[in-house]
Amino acid sequence: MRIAVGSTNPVKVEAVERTLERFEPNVTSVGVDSGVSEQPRSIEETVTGAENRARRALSTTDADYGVGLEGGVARIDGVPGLSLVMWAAATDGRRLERGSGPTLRLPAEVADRLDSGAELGPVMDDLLDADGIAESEGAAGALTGGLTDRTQALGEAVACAFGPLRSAYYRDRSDVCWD
Ligand SMILES: O=P(O)(O)OP(=O)(O)OP(=O)(O)OC[C@H]1O[C@@H](n2cnc3c(O)ncnc32)[C@H](O)[C@@H]1O
Ligand SMILES: [Mg+2]
Repeated sequence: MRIAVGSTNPVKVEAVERTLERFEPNVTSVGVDSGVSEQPRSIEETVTGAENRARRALSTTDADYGVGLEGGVARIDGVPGLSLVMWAAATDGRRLERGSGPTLRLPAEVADRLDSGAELGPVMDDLLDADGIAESEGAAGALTGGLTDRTQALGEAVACAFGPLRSAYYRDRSDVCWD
């Protein structure tokens, strides 16, 4: 099984490799334009970024599947301030499915900087005096004391988007999401 991931961030590539390990995939990393802002600021924009990455990754390679992952921030009903969200899309060129990873409330100090126009990755690096946290444990790791991390969190989104393309549930059913 050949899978193209629409990103060169090693955390995203690893999330796909680990989650889909049972398929022994051959995973290619391809830098594509997400078609949305560097820092998506709504669920809708985050999902669109994931969809664009998945479609573009597939169309620029000869892989069997394209997977796109996008991180964003959004206001969630009932949760104060801003939250970190992450969405995945997966396509086989006919169907496209979407699924998300966990949601994490961001501290006010982080949310304030994002509201001023900053990107989450650099903000986390600055506050934690780190370098490239978005390519390692991520905010998900730093803010949970390591109970999860960005690879694991993105992996759940991959499972929720890619899984439906393989699930027996959808075989011979008409309520699938055609691209
Ligand atoms: O190369 P790409 O694929 O773009 O990888 P990225 O790390 O920039 O990831 P996204 O574009 O999907 O994420 C949008 C922004 O949110 C940041 N971000 C998302 N999740 C994060 C996390 O867990 N920790 C730190 N920054 C995160 C990320 O660094 C970007 O600034
Ligand atoms: Mg990015």
